[in-house]
Amino acid sequence: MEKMNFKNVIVGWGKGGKTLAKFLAERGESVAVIEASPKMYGGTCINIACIPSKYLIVRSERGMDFADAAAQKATFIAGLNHKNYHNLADEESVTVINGRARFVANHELEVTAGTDKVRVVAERLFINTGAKPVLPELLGLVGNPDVLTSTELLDLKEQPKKLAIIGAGYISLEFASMFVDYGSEVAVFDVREEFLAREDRDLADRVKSDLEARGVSFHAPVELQEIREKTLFYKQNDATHHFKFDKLLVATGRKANTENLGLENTSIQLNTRGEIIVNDILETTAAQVWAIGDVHGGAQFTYTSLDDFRILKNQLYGDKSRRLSDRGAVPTSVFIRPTLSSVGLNEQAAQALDKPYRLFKLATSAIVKANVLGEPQGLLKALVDPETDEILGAMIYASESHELINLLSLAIKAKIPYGMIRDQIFTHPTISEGLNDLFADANEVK
Ligand SMILES: Cc1cc2nc3c(=O)[nH]c(=O)nc-3n(C[C@H](O)[C@H](O)[C@H](O)COP(=O)(O)OP(=O)(O)OC[C@H]3O[C@@H](n4cnc5c(N)ncnc54)[C@H](O)[C@@H]3O)c2cc1C
Ligand SMILES: NC(=O)c1ccc[n+]([C@@H]2O[C@H](COP(=O)([O-])OP(=O)(O)OC[C@H]3O[C@@H](n4cnc5c(N)ncnc54)[C@H](O)[C@@H]3O)[C@@H](O)[C@H]2O)c1
Repeated sequence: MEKMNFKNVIVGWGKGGKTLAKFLAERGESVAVIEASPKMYGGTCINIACIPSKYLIVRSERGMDFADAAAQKATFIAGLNHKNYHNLADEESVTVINGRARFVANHELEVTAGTDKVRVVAERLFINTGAKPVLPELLGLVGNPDVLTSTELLDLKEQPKKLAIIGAGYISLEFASMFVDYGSEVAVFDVREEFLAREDRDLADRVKSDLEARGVSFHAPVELQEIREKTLFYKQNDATHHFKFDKLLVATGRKANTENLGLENTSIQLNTRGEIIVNDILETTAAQVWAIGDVHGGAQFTYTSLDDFRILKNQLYGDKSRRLSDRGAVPTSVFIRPTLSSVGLNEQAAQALDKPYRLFKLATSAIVKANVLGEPQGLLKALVDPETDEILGAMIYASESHELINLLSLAIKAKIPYGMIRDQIFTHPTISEGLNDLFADANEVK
C-alpha cells in the first residue's frame, strides 16, 4: 500500500483546519488535507449548514418562491465548494487526499476511497472532523425517506407543505421561521417542556409567542411514540395524538464525529460524550496531535472553530499567549425573524452565580428603525456590573441583532463601561442607536 509522509496532516475540511492549512501552506510547509467527500470541500458550514440555511432564510424573508431560492442556493453553494477546493488545492505545498481517514496509530492513518487505500504518516496531526446529527430512538424513523436531517432538508428542491420538526433548538427554530415564511405549515415537537431553556423567560416567551403568531405550532413536553409513513404519533397530557407531514426534520442536537475514526488504535482519549479530550491549548492526549472545532465538544459554531485556529497559530508560531480559557464570552445568534442574539451573562446565569447586576431593558418597538423595517416586536436586555460599570451580558431580540451583538461582545471584551455606549454617537436611523436608549437611566429596571 502506498505510504505518503507529510509534516502536517489535517483530517476533515473544517473551518479551523482549512484556515490552518492555508496558513501553513503560505509558510511553505507540507500539508495534507484529508476529506471524506468532495461535496464537503470547505466543510460543513459552507456546504450543508450555516451558509445554505442563511441563503434560504434571507430569501424566505424577501417573499421568494422556495423552488427558485433552492435552485439559486444550489448554484451558489457549488461555487463556494469549488472556490474552497482551489483555495487549498492550488497551493504548491498542499495535497488534497480524497477519502475517509481512520487512525491505525497515533501518527498514521489509512485513507479509503472506494476500493483505493493509502497510508498517510504525519509529523503533526490536526483532527477537524466536525459533528453529526444525533438521531432519537424512535420506531419508524430510520429508513423513512420522508424523515430528514438538516442536510437533506437543505437539499430539497420542492417545498414541503407540512413540515414536522423534532427538537426545538437552534436548527429547529431557524427552519421553522424560514418554512412558515415560505408558506409551509410547521409543527415543532420537543421532549423538554421549557422552551429555549438557557434564555431568560421573558425573552424565550416572546420568541415563542411571535413564532406562534406567525403560524408555528409548538408541542412540548411530548413523548414521541412512532412514525408510520408520513405520520408522527406522540403522547401529550396522557393522550395520544398524531401529526401528518410531508417531511419530518430531526433536529435533536449534533455529536462529535469520532465514530469509526480508529481512535482505539491510538492514545487519543474521548470523554463520555464521545468528544476528543483536549487541554487548554487544544492538544489531545497524544503528543503532536491536536483537535479543532466541533469534534472536541463545547460550543458548536463555525467561529469557535476559527478561533481554535487562532489558538493553534499562536501556540505553534506565536508568543503562546492564546488559550481556550481566555476566549471569554462567545456571542450567539439564532437566525429567526427577528434575530435572537446574546453574549455573556443573562439574568438566570447571573442569579445562578450569585452575581449582583443592574438590569436595563428596552422594547424593540422603541427603536424607530425597527418600525421602519416593519419589525417592532422584540426586546433588548443588558446586565451591568454595579461596581465596575462593565457590561456583564446582553440579549437582543431585534432585527439585525446578529450584527449588533458583535459590537457588545467587543465592549465586554474591552471592558468598556456601559456609559460610553449610552453616550456614543451612532448613525441614524439604525438599530445600534437603540443602545443609547437601552443604557439610559430611565430604562434601568429597579
Ligand atoms: C443546519 C445548520 C446550521 C448551522 N448554522 C450555523 C450558523 O449560522 N453559524 C455558526 O457559526 N454555526 C452554525 N452551525 C454549526 C456549524 O456548522 C459547525 O459548528 C461548524 O461547521 C463546525 O466546523 P468544524 O470546523 O468543527 O468542522 P466541519 O466544518 O464540520 O468539517 C468536518 C469535515 O470533516 C469531514 N470528515 C469527517 N470525518 C472524516 C474522516 N474520517 N475522514 C475524512 N474527512 C472526514 C467532513 O466531511 C467535514 O467536511 C450550523 C450547523 C447546522 C447543522
Ligand atoms: N445560528 C447558529 O449559530 C446555529 C444554527 C444552527 C445550528 N447551530 C449549531 O448546531 C448545533 C445543533 O443544533 P440542534 O438544533 O440540532 O441542537 P440543539 O442542542 O440546539 O437543540 C436540540 C433540541 O432537541 C431537543 N431534543 C433532544 N432530544 C430529543 C428527542 N428525543 N425528542 C424531541 N426533542 C429532543 C432538545 O430538548 C433541544 O430543544 C447547535 O447547538 C448550534 O451550536 C448553530
